[in-house]
Amino acid sequence: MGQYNPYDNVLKVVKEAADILGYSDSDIEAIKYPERELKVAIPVRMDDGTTHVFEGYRIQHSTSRGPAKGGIRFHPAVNLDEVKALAAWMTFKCAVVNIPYGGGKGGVVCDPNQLSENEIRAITRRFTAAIAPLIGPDQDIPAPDVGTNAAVMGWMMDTYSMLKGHCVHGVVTGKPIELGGALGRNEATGRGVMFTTKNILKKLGLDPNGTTVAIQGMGNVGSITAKLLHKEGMKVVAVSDVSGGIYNPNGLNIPAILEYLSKDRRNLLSGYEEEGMTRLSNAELLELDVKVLVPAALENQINGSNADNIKADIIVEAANGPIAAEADDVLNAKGIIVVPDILANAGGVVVSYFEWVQNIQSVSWTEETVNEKLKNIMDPAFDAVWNIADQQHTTLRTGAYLIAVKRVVDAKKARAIWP
Ligand SMILES: NC(=O)C1=CN([C@@H]2O[C@H](COP(=O)(O)OP(=O)(O)OC[C@H]3O[C@@H](n4cnc5c(N)ncnc54)[C@H](O)[C@@H]3O)[C@@H](O)[C@H]2O)C=CC1
Ligand SMILES: O=C(O)CCC(=O)C(=O)O
Repeated sequence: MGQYNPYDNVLKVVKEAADILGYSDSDIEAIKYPERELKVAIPVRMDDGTTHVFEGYRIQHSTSRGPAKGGIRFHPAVNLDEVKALAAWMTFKCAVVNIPYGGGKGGVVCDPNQLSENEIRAITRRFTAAIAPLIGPDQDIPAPDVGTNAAVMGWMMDTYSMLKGHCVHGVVTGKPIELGGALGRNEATGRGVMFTTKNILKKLGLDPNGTTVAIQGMGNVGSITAKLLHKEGMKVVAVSDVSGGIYNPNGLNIPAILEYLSKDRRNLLSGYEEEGMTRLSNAELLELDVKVLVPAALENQINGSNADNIKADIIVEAANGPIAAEADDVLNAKGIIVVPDILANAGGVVVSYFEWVQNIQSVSWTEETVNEKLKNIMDPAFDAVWNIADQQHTTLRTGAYLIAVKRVVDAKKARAIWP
């Protein structure tokens, strides 16, 4: 087992799809290289009076199909290869759901759980100023990812607007509603995961009612997924966060868990109790015997060391890159169906697109309209991936990349990017 490099994982999957599509190495050469990689130093005066310099990145993998689009991650493990991979996944995610964007991603090496709100705001402002030459509504539009949220997007929008001398709503998405944020964006990724889960269950002739689910990660994506799957009648038996997991074979009390976590941003599951539950590690959660496993935390959670122990029948990738390429073949051989990240978690960027469209036109849609439009993109995208995978006898991941890589290469060819 070599050292995990998420960007190599992306290239491997792209190559597999390109081979099936009959592309030469030359056709996909340009896709292998991010268009722009910016590394910045972010000096911040901390609450205790000392100065700390944080490291940040913004990477634009592709702008062939439109402006770069993708989140900003605040996490201690952020690094160049991770941000490159996350940016590339955005390119293929936007392509598979056919919204007019390329892919980008950014991150700052920091641990928001160890920082005060003042320190997080200071990092955000300085980082935004440092990447300002690259971003803008027509160039590159950040959004929330791990460790960031609507408040951080509001500070980014304010900093960028101050630099421009006027209010620029469309520079980021996932903003507070008062600043032009879209109704439904906060729930959009989890809602897309819910639509996708229902779609795969339907294809397999399974009834969601009572179907067991385990969810790793209880942040924005994991918690909304838990809420919506629970609402759909599924039995969420295990959830986890960075502090570990909890398990109840009769189904956890999801509304009570969500209420507990929402009371304070620093609340963790390690402080939560309910009757009938037991504690388990993140590694144990992944290996539970459930129908559906939803990894909704970080990359590389299922890899060569644990793939053979996975017992779920279906994995819906709510996180980006939770399954390393080396694990895909093992899961496939075991007959485990994987709904890939670039499809399953695309709901967030789809509603970000809706937010940007509303900002540009200075209009606002109801939450009902947003949710309906989201479904109208997610369901056909799922069917398209399912159908191509069926026709080509591939996994759903390869199917998704067959659609996405073709769209990106077609755009490059139409622009004559190869002179
Ligand atoms: N926020 C969004 O709209 C989108 C997020 N994603 C992806 O979904 C995943 C989760 O993102 P968010 O929910 O936004 O982040 P978040 O910061 O809101 O939540 C992350 C969750 O993962 C947990 N976690 C962190 N390290 C962990 C570890 N080592 N083991 C287990 N759990 C751990 C945290 O405790 C937290 O519960 C990421 O892969 C992200 O890239 C994908 C599409 C859109
Ligand atoms: O909403 C967006 O623009 C991007 C969200 C994101 O970072 C992702 O889909 O991984």
